Amino acid sequence: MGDKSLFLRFLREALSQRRILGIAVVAIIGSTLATLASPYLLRVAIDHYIIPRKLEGLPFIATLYLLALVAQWFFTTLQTYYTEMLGQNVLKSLRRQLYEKILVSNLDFFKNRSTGDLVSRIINDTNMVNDILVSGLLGGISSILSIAGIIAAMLFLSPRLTLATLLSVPLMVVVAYYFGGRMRRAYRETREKVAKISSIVEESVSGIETIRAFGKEKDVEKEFSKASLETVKAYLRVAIYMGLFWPLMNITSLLSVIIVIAYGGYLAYKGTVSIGVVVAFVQYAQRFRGPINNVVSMYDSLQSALAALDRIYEIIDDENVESYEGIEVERLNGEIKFENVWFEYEKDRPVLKDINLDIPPGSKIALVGKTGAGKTTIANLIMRFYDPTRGRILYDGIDGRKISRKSLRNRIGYVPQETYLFPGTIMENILIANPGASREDVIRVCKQLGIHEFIMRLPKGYDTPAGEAGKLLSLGERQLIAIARAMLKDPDIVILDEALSSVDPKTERLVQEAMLKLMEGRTSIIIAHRPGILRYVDKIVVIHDGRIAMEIPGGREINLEGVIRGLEEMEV
Ligand SMILES: Nc1ncnc2c1ncn2[C@@H]1O[C@H](COP(=O)(O)OP(=O)(O)OP(=O)(O)O)[C@@H](O)[C@H]1O
Repeated sequence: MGDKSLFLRFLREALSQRRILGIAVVAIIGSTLATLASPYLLRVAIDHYIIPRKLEGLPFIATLYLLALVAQWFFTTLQTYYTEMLGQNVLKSLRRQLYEKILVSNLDFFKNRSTGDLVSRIINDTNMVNDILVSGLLGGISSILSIAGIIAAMLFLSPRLTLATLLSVPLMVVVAYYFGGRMRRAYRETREKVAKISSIVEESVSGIETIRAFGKEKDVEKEFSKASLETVKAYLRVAIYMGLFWPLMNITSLLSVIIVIAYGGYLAYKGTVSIGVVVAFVQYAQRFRGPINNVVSMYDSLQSALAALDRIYEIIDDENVESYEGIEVERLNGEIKFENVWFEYEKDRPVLKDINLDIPPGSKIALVGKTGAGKTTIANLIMRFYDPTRGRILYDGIDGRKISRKSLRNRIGYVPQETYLFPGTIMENILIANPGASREDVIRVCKQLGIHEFIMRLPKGYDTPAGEAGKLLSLGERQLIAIARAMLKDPDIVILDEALSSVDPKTERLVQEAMLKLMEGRTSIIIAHRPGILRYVDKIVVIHDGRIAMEIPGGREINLEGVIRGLEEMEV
């Protein structure tokens, strides 16, 4: 998107907060006028009352001066508060849109995006937009108004002296642009360096086992020290530019005061301007500094804010979303039929090739095949995480594409290989499957599955925190939680992905028994990695290189490895 259309789109969003924006603008105008008033009042006090010795008017002028100060304080507070409110509202709305997008996006959306990148867009980019496009822009408007107001007031008092005073403004702009720009860039660099440190820490904590196993402690330490040192250097650069920048801005601003005193003094001596005007000019000249710096820095940061906005809209506009439209199914008989199903994750690289598979209601099939054969992909298609590239999948005779994804998934119990446990207790982790269920329901289901005793042996039983339990529980034990989750849904179809890595024999038995309980009376698709479960299925479907290589009646254990080896040899 071009910068202009990007900005206009953002402006439309910001303008929807009309009331808040209105108050902020009124506050900006009020504070600008109040700031302009005090030097003018000083001029009136000197020229009309102090020099002509009309002291009786002074209390009145002093009161007006005080009122101007109070108004300045009031409007500035109002401006700060409402600018922040506007900014926070815009921020909230952008963050909501981004987060909602993540929740409704399909799996293609996540394929090329890292968690860090998404987090950074939701946190940092939105913050940048708030700082620069909302606070910065309103601050910029306020500064432009101030500059225009000061020039108008000075022109009104003395056009000649105004021109002389403005002589130092170009110098101020150069200082603000050159040193201010460097200072801001150095600041940006500190933020990047700090982010680098935090990412190193994050990665080393998540990968601590790998680091230990490969004896990489020294290397990550070195990387950390390097990032740490670079952060120090970046901060020192900020200190240097800050040390140079503000004093230089002060000096250029004082330069205009010197011009006012010299030239204004001369004009006053000649009687062209009054003493009060010279004093007012001294004050006005000093008020240029802040606004000029603001406007210059605004221009400077706009580019990075627009880049942040671009990154935000890129996510909001991503078209890889899941639609939840379609027929709402209350219950399914559980018949699943694959008709000439082809599927590819990436164009022209089919992962499933012409799959035809009949799964009658209540039947149990096992999918077997070597790693990468396409078993999980079949499960993904049944869950409608993806739709077939060609062909169709029918549920009770209805094309899956016509059924609402949400209602379909509601009827499917999915037990993945690796169970994700959310922060919260074991109880809460099981309850997410069915928020309408009670504690008693969960306990009943766990008893049915034969895992109640196992949960009761955990430190706090059902109330053991999952964060703790996540580490405490083995892969197989976590799968038990997933089976309970699926069972609580009382689904019509279950998809079970057996844990790949070795599970201790006792847990394996528990898992298998729980799986069999969950499968009872339900259409079941098991991605089997061990022969044990094959005794309990009606049909074994061997997948090889994205195709159904053979279908074998179930009810017996077969030598899985032998079958796969046989297929490979046939290929050769
Ligand atoms: N999101 C994806 N994007 C691109 N290719 C993918 C994606 N997911 C899987 N694949 C590829 O699709 C093929 C089938 O993968 P799938 O996960 O279905 O195999 P699998 O039989 O379940 O293997 P495993 O037993 O190891 O889980 C593999 O070649 C895999 O690399």
